[in-house]
Amino acid sequence: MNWHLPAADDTPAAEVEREAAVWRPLAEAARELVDLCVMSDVDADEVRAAQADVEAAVARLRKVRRTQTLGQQHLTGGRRRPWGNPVIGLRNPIAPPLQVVSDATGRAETQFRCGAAYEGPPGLVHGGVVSLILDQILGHAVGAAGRPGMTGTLTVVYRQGTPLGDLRAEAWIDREDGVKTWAKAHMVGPDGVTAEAEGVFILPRHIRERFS
Ligand SMILES: CC(C)(COP(=O)(O)OP(=O)(O)OC[C@H]1O[C@@H](n2cnc3c(N)ncnc32)[C@H](O)[C@@H]1OP(=O)(O)O)[C@@H](O)C(=O)NCCC(=O)NCCSC(=O)Cc1ccccc1
Repeated sequence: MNWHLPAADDTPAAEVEREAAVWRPLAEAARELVDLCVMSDVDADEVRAAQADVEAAVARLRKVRRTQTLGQQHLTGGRRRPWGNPVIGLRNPIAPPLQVVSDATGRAETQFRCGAAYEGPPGLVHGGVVSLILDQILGHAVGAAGRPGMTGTLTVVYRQGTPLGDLRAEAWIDREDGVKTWAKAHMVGPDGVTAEAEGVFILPRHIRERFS
């Protein structure tokens, strides 16, 4: 049984690209700002001057605030524009962001970089961030196979510390049983697999019932 959810967002592709071209550079600048908040070593006067600049930018953006989140507007029935997602969202400075490649067999893969803003133990990626990324790529695997769902149970085994820097993650479908889909994933650093995950994904009953 597969569920191919319709996309709720029918905005023309050219309009989507125009909006992306406006918002992507802001998020990229904000990502560098986040990195420099933890990595810059300028003197106190420079820090205070930068703070004033940031506050001026915040005052501009605050002029008009959305009434719905990006997910509420664009993801209610599909996954066309996950721009606010904290792992892949092009408008979200918290997101590294990951570019995930997936196929209908339920395989998903991504290469990405985790900088100093994601540090947990010295020089290593925070375990919660590792888990966040693995959960996300597991979601891509099940979604690509037509078995989208919410994570019901997520199990993560940390094999070795995940060093900050260039990383890779892969996910694949393991098995299906009725409404449940099990997928597995791992993260790979320069010294091999750093963490493994298994997730059980379930499309919530109220959505399943729309398809039955
Ligand atoms: C949807 C569900 C997990 C299950 O509700 P319902 O549909 O009403 O379940 P129902 O009672 O009809 O049972 C059906 C079958 O499932 C079984 N089963 C039930 N529960 C569990 C379980 N926990 N774990 C394992 N199995 C469970 C149950 O025994 C039964 O099995 P059976 O057929 O008898 O063999 C609900 O509890 C929920 O929404 N939880 C919050 C989820 C949430 O917030 N997740 C985090 C946000 S998602 C995210 O961030 C990741 C992401 C990122 C990007 C992209 C995509 C994803």
